[in-house]
Amino acid sequence: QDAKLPHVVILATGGTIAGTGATSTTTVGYTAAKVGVESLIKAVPELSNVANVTGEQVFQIASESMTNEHWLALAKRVNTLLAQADVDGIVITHGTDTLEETAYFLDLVVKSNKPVVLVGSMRPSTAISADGPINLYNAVALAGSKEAVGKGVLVALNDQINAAREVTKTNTVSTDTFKTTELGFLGYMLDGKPRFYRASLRKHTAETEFDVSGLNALPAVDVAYSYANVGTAAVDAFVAQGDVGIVHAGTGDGSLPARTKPALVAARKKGVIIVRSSRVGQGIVARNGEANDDELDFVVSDTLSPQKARILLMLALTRTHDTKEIQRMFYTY
Ligand SMILES: NC(=O)CC[C@H](N)C(=O)O
Repeated sequence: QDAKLPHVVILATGGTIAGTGATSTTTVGYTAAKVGVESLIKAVPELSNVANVTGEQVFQIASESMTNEHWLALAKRVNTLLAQADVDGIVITHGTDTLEETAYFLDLVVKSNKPVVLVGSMRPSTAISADGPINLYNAVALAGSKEAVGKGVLVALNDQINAAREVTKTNTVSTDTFKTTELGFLGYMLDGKPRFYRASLRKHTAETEFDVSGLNALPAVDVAYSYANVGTAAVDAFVAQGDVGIVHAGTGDGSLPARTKPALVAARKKGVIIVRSSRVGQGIVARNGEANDDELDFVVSDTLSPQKARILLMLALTRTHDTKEIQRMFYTY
């Protein structure tokens, strides 16, 4: 322990960074979520140069199995830790599949300016040139840095720092998979130090209006994906199971197929909140663009991906069912 260094807590949740393969050349077909947090820390003795590190095993799962309940538990633990004067920052080790979703959820519900950094890896811990150790080193250095304070929840892999709202996984297997396409990543990690060049302008963390401290569940919201020849089966099933919100991952700029639109309109008439988003991955879904949202009483996702629009809609529905208010939130966060 070095009194001059920041105290960074590593919350381990599983994923490939904690994965093990049969051989050193196994980079797919390995088992995720095997190695415990103490082993992750021991594997990178250089961590002690940049922070006093303590670890907690919060879950041990592959991140495709992440649930709303996991998120609520994780967010509560993060908020409790960050309220402690002796904690300077948090690193969350995570599978990469839903890493961007957990990051955005925390961006909306963490009530602190202290750094929260999500990190993962694409190669298991047993692989040649495993990317986990350097990614973990950079994440701990970032979470302990003054520069990361107030920047919102960050995603740092492959020497790049990204904002939770915009980052997405873009490649199934490459180590260079997390990208903030178009809007750009925020900065680099170089020799264990952050170099920031920009910041996200949307509200996050300490400025958030969302509060999960008293919540044990989140409103039921699902994503209906659109494609040629799509029908109404997904929308109908979501309504039948009692969803209070549906995010429509539309084609193009959030267009509504002739066959699906009446099902969405009927769902809205039953009280379900509809968010028009796009499966394209870049650009704005504009209000009253591809559809008359004022008339239909729909909400647009702006630039949020469908999976992140789902998160904001769930949190919005913990506060209000007023579509004007929900639209304001989609232009705020
Ligand atoms: N690279 C990874 O972390 C993927 C492993 C696993 N599918 C997960 O997301 O946890």
